[in-house]
Amino acid sequence: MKNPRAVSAVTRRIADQVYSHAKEGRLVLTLGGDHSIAIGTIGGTAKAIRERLGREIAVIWVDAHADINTPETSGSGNIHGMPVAFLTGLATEENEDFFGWLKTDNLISVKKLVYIGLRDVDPGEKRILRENGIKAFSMFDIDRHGIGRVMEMALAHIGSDTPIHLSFDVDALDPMWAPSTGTPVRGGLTLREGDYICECVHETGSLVAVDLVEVNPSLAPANDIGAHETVRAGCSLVRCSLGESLL
Ligand SMILES: NC(=[NH2+])NCCC[C@H](N)C(=O)O
Ligand SMILES: [Mn+2]
Repeated sequence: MKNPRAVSAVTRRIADQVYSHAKEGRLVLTLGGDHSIAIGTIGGTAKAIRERLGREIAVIWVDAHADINTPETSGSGNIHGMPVAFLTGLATEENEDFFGWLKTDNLISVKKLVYIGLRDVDPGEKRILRENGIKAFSMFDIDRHGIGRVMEMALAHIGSDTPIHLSFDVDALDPMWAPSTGTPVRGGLTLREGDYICECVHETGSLVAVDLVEVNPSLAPANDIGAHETVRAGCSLVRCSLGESLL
């Protein structure tokens, strides 16, 4: 793992902050930053919603990548490729300085996790998804059924009246819409498909937290409009998740 001490310490503080807001019943919006921050945001809401409502949260993870490598399966050692493994308990560490601060209260169930937009999944991750029966809608499924039907199926899997944490990686969008991100992958969602996902999740009335991550304006050539476009796309996604509608 690269920089485990720093990432563990930062995500622990994020978890405390998100927990304290979600515990009061506030919807928590977190802007990132790489996707490792979801260890903190989801860890925080999972615990707060258990205490406040006695419920387990569902997570809708919109991303080109599954981010479910364990430290053992990861080829890069980047923790932003591992947050879901830590959050589901598939990766565990005893040491408090290496994510050992995550307790059962912070964890989520693989049954209440749904992926949308996948198209770059490592071999070890494919095995993890299969072995744990994790629901995943790749770009193939979106091409086949359309985003409308995919959202129906994703929300049906979660079940109605379940508190939802939406974790949206801007790299789920095609680089045409969001080029300024660390690990862009071609063949992604259109901006409208991304907005639609957020609109549908808002419409459930069950949203408790939103992450919008991997927006990195520094990753664009000077004088390029890519950084501006990426920020603009991110703002659109956030507004839709907060209830802005076209009419
Ligand atoms: N949040 C992200 N950008 N994740 C990309 C992960 C890429 C690759 N699967 C890895 O584990 O290194
Ligand atoms: Mn990600």
